[in-house]
Amino acid sequence: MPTGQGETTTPAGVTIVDHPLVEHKLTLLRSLATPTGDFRRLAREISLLMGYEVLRDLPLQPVDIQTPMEPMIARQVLGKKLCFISILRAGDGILGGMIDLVPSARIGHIGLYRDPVSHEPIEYYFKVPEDMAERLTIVVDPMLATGHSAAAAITRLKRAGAAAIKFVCLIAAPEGVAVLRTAHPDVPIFTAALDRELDEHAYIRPGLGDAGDRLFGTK
Ligand SMILES: O=P(O)(O)OC[C@H]1O[C@H](OP(=O)(O)OP(=O)(O)O)[C@H](O)[C@@H]1O
Ligand SMILES: O=c1cc[nH]c(=O)[nH]1
Ligand SMILES: [Mg+2]
Repeated sequence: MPTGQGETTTPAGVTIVDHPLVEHKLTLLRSLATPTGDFRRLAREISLLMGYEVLRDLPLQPVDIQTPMEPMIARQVLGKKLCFISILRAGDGILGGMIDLVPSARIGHIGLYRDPVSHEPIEYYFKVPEDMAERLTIVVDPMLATGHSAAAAITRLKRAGAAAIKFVCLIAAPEGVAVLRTAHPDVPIFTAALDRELDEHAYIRPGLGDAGDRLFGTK
């Protein structure tokens, strides 16, 4: 039985978040037997678990607080310095878990769909916060297949001023990793799995199928 694992060594710039809970939930997510409601819940739960790793180096600011015992200078995250960008539609499936972690983060959306023949991304929406240059930007999309959607989204974000960017997905294909790393070598990739390959329709194998359709029950 194939495991679906592609390369045995992790490419530079890629972090595979391989916590047992992430792998377990990803197994359920991949399964054809998992219905829409469970798929949506699992995607959100995995993104929350991944967020813990992705946000590990989040800067902390000192804050004066009073405990029941005495005053102290503690440290807290300044959420408004963080911006999550969801690549619509499927990005919204892993946005919720991230927002649960940092509710005060700013949020932007980039609408992209893959042309069914050329597989090239077509943009239909773009709305991000102002002052992107001042924010750590986390771009989320469950699938990194050819890598063209992620690369186009990040090019667009850089044009809007974003400088410190990370990309988070659930499943990446080696082809997508190579394209994104070549286009944007400064952008680290976080994924729950690096799968074997793309098929002739540019779908990830073994993958999980069409993430958007499974999240929203559109097929
Ligand atoms: O790496 P790529 O080859 O560009 O493919 C990945 C893209 O494909 C999917 O979106 P899709 O085009 O299906 O749009 P949807 O989210 O609206 O379903 C996925 O969510 C990515 O955005
Ligand atoms: O396998 C794939 C590839 C692109 N988009 C998806 O939703 N799934
Ligand atoms: Mg889709």
